[in-house]
Amino acid sequence: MSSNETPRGPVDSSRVPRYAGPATFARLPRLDEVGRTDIAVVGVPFDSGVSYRPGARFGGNAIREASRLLRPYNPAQDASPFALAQVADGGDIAVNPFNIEEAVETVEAAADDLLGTGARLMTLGGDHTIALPLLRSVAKKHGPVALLHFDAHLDTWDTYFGAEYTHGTPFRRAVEEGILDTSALSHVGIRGPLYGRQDLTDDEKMGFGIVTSADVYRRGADEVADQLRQRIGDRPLYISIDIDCLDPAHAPGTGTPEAGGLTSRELLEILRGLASCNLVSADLVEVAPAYDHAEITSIAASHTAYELTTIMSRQIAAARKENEGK
Ligand SMILES: N=C(N)NCCCC(=O)O
Ligand SMILES: [Zn+2]
Ligand SMILES: [Zn+2]
Repeated sequence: MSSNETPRGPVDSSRVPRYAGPATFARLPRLDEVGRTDIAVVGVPFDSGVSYRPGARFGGNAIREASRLLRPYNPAQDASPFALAQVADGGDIAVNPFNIEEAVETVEAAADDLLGTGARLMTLGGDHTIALPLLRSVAKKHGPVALLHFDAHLDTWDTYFGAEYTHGTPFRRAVEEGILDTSALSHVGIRGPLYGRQDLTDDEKMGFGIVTSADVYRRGADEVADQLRQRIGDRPLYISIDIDCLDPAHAPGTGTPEAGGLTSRELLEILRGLASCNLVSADLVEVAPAYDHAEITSIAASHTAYELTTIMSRQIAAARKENEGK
């Protein structure tokens, strides 16, 4: 979008009832309807990397359905994200469900194409395996990025059944590949049983800091966000959100649920506290609608993606304004 073009926003829900028509994220136009976009919301229907319950391949479409109720103004960030920048639904990346290596390559190539147009990505999973190719692509563009990872799980394990590319291993691979800025790596929401104490030692050696779910409860969202912001500074930031960072009461529809998690309010508030960070792209993974009830999980996910796209669109608008002033 050039500076004098008005973004094409969502379908007007006062004219077309929100439950009518095919679902795109937040009822936004499809990418092929707008030509190019500042932020592409893209689905990755892939869940062949899971260690327990399958079903996250259906996550993206469940989030799109639940996002019909999102409205154009975000009071928590005092912004109308879809007016500040063009946001469009880029549809799904078609990946091979029978070949994880090939799927990982396909996601990386599709992300390269989208990032190459100048767009930022808001990816809807899919299982957590897809974070690796997305990070590879982002690092090609920005160099090693800061990573903020919301999850019950570390996802820095080595292999499962000898497989290197799984939903429990993306961030170890990313550190090995040198695509993360190891001075700014954080997990938030960690809890639950591990295989052994060594999991934590390995994770720390890779450079990760941990904010447990109990830390968030004790210290509060604002203090946690302040600490994270300081660690991230002005580095290019990638946020990866596994919906199982939330308590199963807030997100039952997921494949490896763990008790004692964040509330959706805590997650949204931490994200809002990071609005000044340089968020270059994000993913939201592990929504498995077959285990959901009354769209609890996909509604939480749709609001989470809304906060993330709001952060990105505010930054795009601010950068555009600064350029115009030059
Ligand atoms: N990324 C998610 N959701 N889970 C990883 C859990 C891996 C395990 O079963 O040990
Ligand atoms: Zn997880
Ligand atoms: Zn995960």
